[in-house]
This record gives sequence, C-alpha cells and structure tokens, in this order.
Amino acid sequence: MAQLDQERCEACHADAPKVSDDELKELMREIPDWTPVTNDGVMMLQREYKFKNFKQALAFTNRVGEIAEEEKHHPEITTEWGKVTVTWWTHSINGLHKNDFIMAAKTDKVVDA
Ligand SMILES: C[C@H](O)[C@H](O)[C@H]1CNC2=NC(N)=NC(=O)C2=N1
Repeated sequence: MAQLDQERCEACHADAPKVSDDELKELMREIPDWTPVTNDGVMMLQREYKFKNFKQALAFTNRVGEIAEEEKHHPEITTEWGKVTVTWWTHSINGLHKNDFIMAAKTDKVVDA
C-alpha cells in the first residue's frame, strides 16, 4: 500500500464517504501520534507539536499552511509559544475522510523535515 504521506487529497464533496470504524482503526496505525477527538458531534484528528520558542512554532504553522494550500485541504491550527495544535477534519462532510489521514501524515513529515 502507498505510504499515506505520499498520497494526494481528492476534491471534497458533500456526498464523499466518511471513514468507517474499520478504516479508522487501520488508518490510525499509520498516524499513531494523532488522537481522534469529537467536537460538537464532528470527529476530527488532533495532534500537539512542541517547539523551543514561538518563532519555530510559527515557522511550522506556515509550512503546514503551505501543504494545506497545495492539497486544497485546510486544518485548524492554534499557534502558541512553543506549541502548535493541528486539527484535521473535512468540513464538507462534517467528519473524517481519508484526506484527513493523508494530511495528518504529511503534517508529521513537515515536522521531520
Ligand atoms: C473548494 C475547496 O477546495 C473546498 O472548499 C475545500 C477547501 N478546504 C477544505 N478543507 C477541509 N478541511 N475540508 C473541506 O471540506 C475543504 N473544502
């Protein structure tokens, strides 16, 4: 199977399928540092990244913004001193699509880079 971080996002449509419980289990194995969270009934993927200062946190935020623009799939990002919280979900389906797992894997790659 192709590595998740090498895959590309598909265009989001309101009728696109949410990931099933079985798919969720399988996909979580590829992004073990992420946590599925539910906000107002909407399932999301969330991870906190730690940095030495605000400048590094901001640089990471901007790199995540660049991959979001490349893939036309956009996260919620909260940038603080030494910490960035990234949350992925698919607005058009109010839940998790495979795109969110692809983007979580790509986000992990950004921090390794
Ligand atoms: C037209 C445009 O590609 C869509 O509105 C995209 C933009 N980015 C998006 N990002 C996320 N996370 N979910 C979406 O449904 C979404 N839709």
